[in-house]
This record gives sequence, structure tokens and C-alpha cells, in this order.
Amino acid sequence: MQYTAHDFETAARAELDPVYADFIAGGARDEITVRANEAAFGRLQLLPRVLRGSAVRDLDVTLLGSRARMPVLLSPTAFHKLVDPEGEVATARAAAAAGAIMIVSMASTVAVGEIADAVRASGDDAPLWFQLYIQPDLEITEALVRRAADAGCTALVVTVDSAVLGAGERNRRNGFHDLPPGLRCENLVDLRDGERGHVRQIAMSAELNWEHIDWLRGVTDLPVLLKGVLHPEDARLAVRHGVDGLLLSNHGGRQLDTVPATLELLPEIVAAVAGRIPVVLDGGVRRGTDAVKALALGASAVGIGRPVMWALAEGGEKGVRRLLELLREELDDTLALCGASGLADLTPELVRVPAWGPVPGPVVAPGADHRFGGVIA
Ligand SMILES: Cc1cc2nc3c(=O)[nH]c(=O)nc-3n(C[C@H](O)[C@H](O)[C@H](O)COP(=O)(O)O)c2cc1C
Ligand SMILES: CCCCC(=O)C(=O)O
Repeated sequence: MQYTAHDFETAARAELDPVYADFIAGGARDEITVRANEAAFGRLQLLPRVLRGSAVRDLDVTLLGSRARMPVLLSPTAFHKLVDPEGEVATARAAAAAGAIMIVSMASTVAVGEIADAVRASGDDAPLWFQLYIQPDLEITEALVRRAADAGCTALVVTVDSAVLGAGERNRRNGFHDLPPGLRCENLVDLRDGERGHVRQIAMSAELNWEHIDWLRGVTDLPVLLKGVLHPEDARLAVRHGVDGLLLSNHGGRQLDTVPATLELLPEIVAAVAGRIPVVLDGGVRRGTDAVKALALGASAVGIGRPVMWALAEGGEKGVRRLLELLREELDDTLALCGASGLADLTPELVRVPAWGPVPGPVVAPGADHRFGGVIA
């Protein structure tokens, strides 16, 4: 049985082709940013309030008009059929059951329209958003946007950290460059004559600039979020260009290695947008306490990437349901323990950096009993 997000990784690895496990776990180059994302949460502390509790906690959130029952989004991840025969349909049903927003990857192995149909048929209801890599061919891009809008997606998430595809050296070593036979990027099929949904059809364009964002604003009424803005100056530019929200993300350490952990950048980005647009954070969120730290520092919600893939690989729709239930429970009890009854009660005063750095020199004499104090570092 799985009791934490990390348990799903252990369980999935036991059954998964190691090449696929590496694709999921891996990051760019030395994977320094992959490690930094998770480590950053461990470095911050929670300082709870007491005696102001409430019997129930409210985890509802509305983001750019999309209502969700928890402030945890499923960040876009490609190729769900690589790890489960139902692929994105299973993930989307689980997200809808939990009332969580799922961001469908442009590189999904089920077409976005089919994913939306499956959610509607399930009787549960939760918004789907669509992640887009703007293509150099704007007609193709517009056709993709139309597919997402026709499917009923309620926001577009434009990934802007991928001028070129990040160097996943595990994939290189493993020779993993392509989907296996039978799997396709279904959103791309028939966008143009003869297009068969090949991964190579997705162009990572190094020429993208702010004019493309202005152009996109002109072809859709859907709210547009940018995914992968890290510099506060770019956050300010995003606001100036009428962007509706930011997904503060370093692509889970899969694009430019050695960029800071997203949590570390959060206060600067929140200050830069100054409440004008919502900021969602992803990267290394594995626990309810992680989510609470990000929310307290000004994020409106958080996203999870790898845990969803591991849960899907381990247990299909049931696995993802269980993962989201666990995160809901953790969030709920963290709020209770912090004296918060809802997300609005999560304020920066709940979070601190350790007052003491490492204590130099031995703090416990050799042979002394370590159990009662002394060890600070
Ligand atoms: C297997 C995998 C596939 C991904 N595919 C996409 C994608 O298609 N589009 C995108 O914008 N981000 C993609 N990402 C990045 C995620 O959206 C997200 O930013 C990242 O996984 C968050 O970090 P976490 O995995 O530590 O939660 C992918 C990440 C992984 C692990
Ligand atoms: C063309 C698929 C891109 C997937 C992706 O963004 C990732 O693996 O991080």
C-alpha cells in the first residue's frame, strides 16, 4: 500500500521498464535543479499558530474562473500511455474525482477531446487546461488552440522554457528518443495533411518572443498562463503583455540545469506580479507541508508532475486517485496543525528560514547519549 507520494515511485520502479522510469525521473545535465527543487522545501520551516482552529478546512480554490476542490494541479506531463494502457483518460478521471485541475500536455497520447469526453462521461466534473508549445507555424498553433477550446479546456498554459529540448542525458544513454510503436501524440494527428502524431512534429522554437504571446492573446479568449518564467523582470513583462497567470516552473529540472529551485524564486516572482495575476508553483512538491509552504509564500496553487506519472504507472486511475487523496489528507491536516481553516489563512508569517546555520565543531562529546539534545546542525 502507498502512504506517501514517494511510495508510488518505489512501487512503480518495481514494475516499470527502467528506460521509462529514467525518462520520468530524469532531468537535464547533472540534475542539480531536480534535486534543488525538493531540497528547498526541506530547508524552510513552518511556524504554526494554535488555538484558532475550525472543525473543517476549506481547500476550494478558483483559478482564472476554473473551480477546483483542492489547490493541487496536475502539471502537464507527456506520454501517459507509456506507463498505463488508458493513459491520460485514467489520469483525467482521477483528477476529476478529486476535483483537481489537470493540465493536459500537448504531447498527450490520448487526444484532448477524447480526454474531455471521458471526464464528462465519468459524472465527475473538474476543469481541464491545455499546455501548448507555440509552433513556428502559427496556423498549426491556432488549430491546436481550437482543438483545446472545442474540447472545453478553460485555460491555456504556454510553456516558454523550451527554446530547445532539455538535455536528458539518461534518455541519451538509454537510446530513448521516441514513442514505441502504436503510441502517438494524438493532438497532432491530421493538423496538417499527412501528420501522423510523431513526437518529432513538436517543434521547440528558439525564435519565440513576446510578439507570439501578443498574437496568441488575439486568437483566443481563453485565459493564458506562461509556464517557465523564472526571472522577475520577465514576470513583470508577462503582466504588461496581458498574461493572465504564471506557472512558476523550472520544468522539474528538465530544461536549463542549475537554475534555482522554484520555491526559492517564489517570493521574488510574487513581489514582481504584486497580486495582479495568480502564480502557481511546481517542482518538487511531494507533501502537504510543501504545498502549504508555497501557498503561504503567495502561490495560489501548486502543481505536481512526476508523482502523477509514478502513481499512474503503479495503479492506473486508482493509483492517481489514491495519490490525490493522500495529498488532500496531508494538506488538510497541515492546515489544521497550522491553525488555518482555509487557504486565505496561509500567510508568509507561517514560514521561516532556520535561524541557526550549521553549528561548527562537535556538539556532542564522543560516546555521549545523542537522544537528549546537543545536536543542532
Ligand atoms: C515525464 C514528464 C513529462 C513532462 N512533460 C511535459 C510537457 O509535455 N509539457 C510541459 O510543459 N512540461 C512537462 N513536464 C514538466 C512538468 O509539467 C512539471 O513542470 C514538472 O514535472 C514539475 O516538477 P515535479 O516533477 O518535481 O513535480 C514533464 C515532466 C515530466 C517528469
Ligand atoms: C515533446 C515532449 C516534451 C515532453 C517534456 O516536456 C518533458 O519530457 O519534459
